[in-house]
Amino acid sequence: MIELKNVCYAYGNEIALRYINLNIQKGESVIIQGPNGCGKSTLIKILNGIIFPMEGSYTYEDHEITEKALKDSRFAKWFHQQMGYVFQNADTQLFCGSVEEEIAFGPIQMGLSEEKVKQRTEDCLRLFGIEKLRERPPYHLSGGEKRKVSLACILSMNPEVLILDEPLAGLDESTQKMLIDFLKKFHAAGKTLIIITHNNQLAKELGTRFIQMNENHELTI
Ligand SMILES: Nc1ncnc2c1ncn2[C@@H]1O[C@H](COP(=O)(O)OP(=O)(O)OP(=O)(O)O)[C@@H](O)[C@H]1O
Repeated sequence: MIELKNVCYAYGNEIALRYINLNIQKGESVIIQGPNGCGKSTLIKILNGIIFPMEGSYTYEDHEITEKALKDSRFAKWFHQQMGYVFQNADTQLFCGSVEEEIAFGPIQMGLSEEKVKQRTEDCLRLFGIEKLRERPPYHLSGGEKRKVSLACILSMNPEVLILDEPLAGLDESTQKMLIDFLKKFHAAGKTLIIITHNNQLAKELGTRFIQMNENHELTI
């Protein structure tokens, strides 16, 4: 499903990824771990088509993901619906006037009927217990509330692959438990999970495969 071949990336002179080779099959739950600055977030930005390999290639479902390929708006729309990415910093993801609009935005962009949009929005509000926040502007919410809203926004699009960067950060205990239960169900439904985490307990509970990166910006497993 996902294939990286000899992928390299650098920010100016700062090397972030060195010759990464990685295959991920549909339905895997992949945990990515490694020291600060080793390149985990960069790898995830490549998987999500935010940045592109400087050397090597990235293929998703037999389509090479390049800047040029994503200029085709139909292809880009399909790709971004397949791949749900929850940012570590929720502020970069929230831009609508109310929580309800924010969650409905993805399903509307997908061209779903008004009824389906409403249903998905309600399901996601309920899933995260944030019904009472529905009319609030997202930028006035607390950090944990913002995180719940940004997760709800991605899940409302029902992606095939869910990419999460430290998913439990900033969430209270009951929300963490709810999210772990949800992710287990998501995985049991045959979907693919890719998770960056330093949380070994979470890694153990959810991972079916463990990928380690080192300080030299390489994959070691
Ligand atoms: N925008 C940028 N400009 C310059 N260098 C960057 C930029 N973003 C990341 N880097 C550098 O690229 C390397 C990889 O960064 P990346 O954020 O991918 O690491 P990470 O493994 O996700 O780290 P962390 O665990 O601390 O979140 C680091 O050396 C970092 O300093």
